[in-house]
Amino acid sequence: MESATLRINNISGHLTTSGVRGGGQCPFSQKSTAPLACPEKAWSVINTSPHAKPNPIRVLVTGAAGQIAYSLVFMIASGQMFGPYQPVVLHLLDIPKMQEVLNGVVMELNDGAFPLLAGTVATTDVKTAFMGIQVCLMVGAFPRGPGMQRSDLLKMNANIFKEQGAALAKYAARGVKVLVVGNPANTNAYIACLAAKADLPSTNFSALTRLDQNRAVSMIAERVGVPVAKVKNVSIWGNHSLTQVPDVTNAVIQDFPEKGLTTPVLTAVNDNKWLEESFIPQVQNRGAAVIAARKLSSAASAANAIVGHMRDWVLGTKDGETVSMAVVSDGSYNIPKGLVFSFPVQCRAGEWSIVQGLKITPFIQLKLDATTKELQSEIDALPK
Ligand SMILES: NC(=O)c1ccc[n+]([C@@H]2O[C@H](COP(=O)([O-])OP(=O)(O)OC[C@H]3O[C@@H](n4cnc5c(N)ncnc54)[C@H](O)[C@@H]3O)[C@@H](O)[C@H]2O)c1
Ligand SMILES: O=C(O)C[C@H](O)C(=O)O
Repeated sequence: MESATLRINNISGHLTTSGVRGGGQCPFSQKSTAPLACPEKAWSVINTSPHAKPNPIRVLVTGAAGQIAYSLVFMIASGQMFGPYQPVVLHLLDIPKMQEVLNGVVMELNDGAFPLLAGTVATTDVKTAFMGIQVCLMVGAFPRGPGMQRSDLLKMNANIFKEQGAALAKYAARGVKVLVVGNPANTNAYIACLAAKADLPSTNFSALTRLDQNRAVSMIAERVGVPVAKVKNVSIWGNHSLTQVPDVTNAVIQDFPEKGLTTPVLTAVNDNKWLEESFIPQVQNRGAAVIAARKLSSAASAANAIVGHMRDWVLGTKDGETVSMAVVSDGSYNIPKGLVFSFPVQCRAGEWSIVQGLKITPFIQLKLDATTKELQSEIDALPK
C-alpha cells in the first residue's frame, strides 16, 4: 500500500513537486540481505546494509529537463549510483521555460514506482533546489553543436556556475559532493569552487572525465580482444577537451584476477604507433564524433559516466584500481595548485586521493604540459 503524499504545485512561476512515499520510510523491495562488496570503504552517509535505518540523501540534478538528465535521474532512482539500500530524494532544477518538460520527468519518475525514490523536489527556484543537498550533479548548461569546441561555451555557461557555486555555499550541506558535467567542465568546476571558496572545501568539487576514461577502456578492450571489465587503470589526465591525455602507461589487462595475473596494456597492444596516432586522437575527438552522428551531444553514455564517477566516490574504488576524476590540484605531478585537473585517483570512505608515484613518460609529459597550458588560458579568459 502506498501512502503517497505527492503534491504538484505551480506557484508564482516555480514548479514545486514534492512527495514522500510511505510516510518518509523507503519501502525497500529488495529481498537480498547481502551487504555491499566493501562497506568499510563507503561514505558514512550511505547505507550499505539492509539493516540500517533508511535515511534518504538529497541529490540535486541541474539541467533536469535536458538530455543527459533524461537517462541520469532514472539510473539514480533505480539505485545504480548509491547502491540497493540507499533511498534518495531527487532535487531537480531547470530554467522556467522548461517547467512543463520538468513536470513530465517527474510524472515518469512517479510512473517508474522506484522503491528507492523517497521523494522529488522539482523546481526552477535556485534556493529550493540547493537547500540541504548532499550530492550535486551540475549538468545544466548549454551543450556545443557541430564545429564548436567546448571552450566556446565558456562565456555562455560561466555565469550559471558562478551563481550555483554561491548557492552551494549558502544552502547545501557542508559535506556536499559536487560533480560538474556542463562544459567546459573543468573550468566550470573551477568557477563554482571559487564562488563557494569561503564556505566549502575545494575537495568537495570535481568535474567529469569518466566518460573519456570509459571511451578509452572500450577502445583498448576492442583492440586487445578482451571484455571491458578486464581493462584496468587507464588514466585520463588534464582537461575534458581536445588536449586531454589518455594514458595507458600504467594500465593492465587483468587476465586472472583471482591469481593476481595481469599483462601491461602496452605489452598486450604492442603497437605504440597505434596508441599515439590513433587511440589518443580518437578518445580526444569522441565527443565531436558523437555530435556529428547524433546531431546532439552524448547523453546516455554521459549519464552512465556520471553514475560511475559518483558511485566510486561515495562507495569507494576497488583495491588496486584507479579511476579518473578532475579535482582541484594540490600540486601533484607538478600541476599548478588550484587548477581543476583530471588525475588518476582512488576513493575510500567518501574521500578521493590522487594516486602518487605513477610513471610519466617524456611523451606523456609533453601532453600534460599542453593540457595544463590550455586550462590556464581558459581561466585567464574568464570575465574578471
Ligand atoms: N563532461 C562530460 O563528459 C560531458 C558529457 C556530455 C555532455 N556534457 C555537457 O553537459 C551539458 C548538458 O548536456 P545535455 O546534453 O544534457 O544538454 P541539454 O541542452 O539537453 O540539457 C541542458 C539543460 O540544462 C538546462 N539549463 C540551462 N541553464 C540552466 C540553469 N541556469 N540552471 C538549471 N538548468 C539549466 C537547460 O534548460 C536544459 O534543460 C552540456 O554543457 C554538455 O556539453 C559534458
Ligand atoms: O563533446 C561534447 O561537447 C559533449 C561531451 O563533452 C562529450 O565528451 O561527449
